[in-house]
Amino acid sequence: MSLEVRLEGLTVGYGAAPVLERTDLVFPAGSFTALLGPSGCGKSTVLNTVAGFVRPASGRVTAGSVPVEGPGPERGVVFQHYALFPWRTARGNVEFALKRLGLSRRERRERALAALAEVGLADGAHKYPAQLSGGMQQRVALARALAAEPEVLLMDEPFGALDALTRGRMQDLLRELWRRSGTTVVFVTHDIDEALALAGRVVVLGASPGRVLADHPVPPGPPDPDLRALIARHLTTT
Ligand SMILES: Nc1ncnc2c1ncn2[C@@H]1O[C@H](COP(=O)(O)OP(=O)(O)OP(=O)(O)O)[C@@H](O)[C@H]1O
Repeated sequence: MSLEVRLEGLTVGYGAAPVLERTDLVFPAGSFTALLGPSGCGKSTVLNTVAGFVRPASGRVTAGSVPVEGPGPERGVVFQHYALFPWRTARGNVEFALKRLGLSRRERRERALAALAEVGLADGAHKYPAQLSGGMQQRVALARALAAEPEVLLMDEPFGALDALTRGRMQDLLRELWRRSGTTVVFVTHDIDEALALAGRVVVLGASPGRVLADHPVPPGPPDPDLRALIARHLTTT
């Protein structure tokens, strides 16, 4: 299940100058989009506004034509820092995130175990975060987001803190999970190669104020060096 996400005339700021100004963007239901851009251009702001953590100054965000007015379980979020409770096991962390869904204790447990199995952590369900590697902790964070069966998955540099090998494995896992679930994914990254490996579309944002500079479909198959060079050029001219 998936929802279309639509940003219309979105202006967002934290102080005097807007970070995003009159930005329009549509993430079609079931699409996988990477957001690239220089540091500070507003990538996280786009994500946090869709998540409902940040209120726009003007314009609107809809998820499946329903206006976003705050966080909701149909929009899952995964950050770079996993933010797991150290005193709860992997299963406990996932179960806790399901509390607001009004499920029974048994349903929460079953869903948490199923989500942990989906990310390859069935054996680690009883472990505490301190007993898990960075990659495993990020799997728990992914399971926590997936267990609520979100229709939109918002990911803010989720693999940025992982070593190259673990990162590659997590990218493969995410692609596979996306293929199976068909969730709408918006993925913020600094890394062109990660964007091209994962997404079906790359949107480049420019800074001051943030706006869409380029919007490229990514053809399936091995990464296209010409497209890579073109996107790299957009990034250096921002
Ligand atoms: N909570 C906040 N309060 C004040 N200013 C903020 C807040 N969050 C972000 N900003 C500012 O808004 C601008 C955009 O930040 P944002 O985090 O969206 O950019 P980004 O493209 O995700 O950056 P990075 O790639 O470095 O993570 C920056 O100038 C940042 O300092």
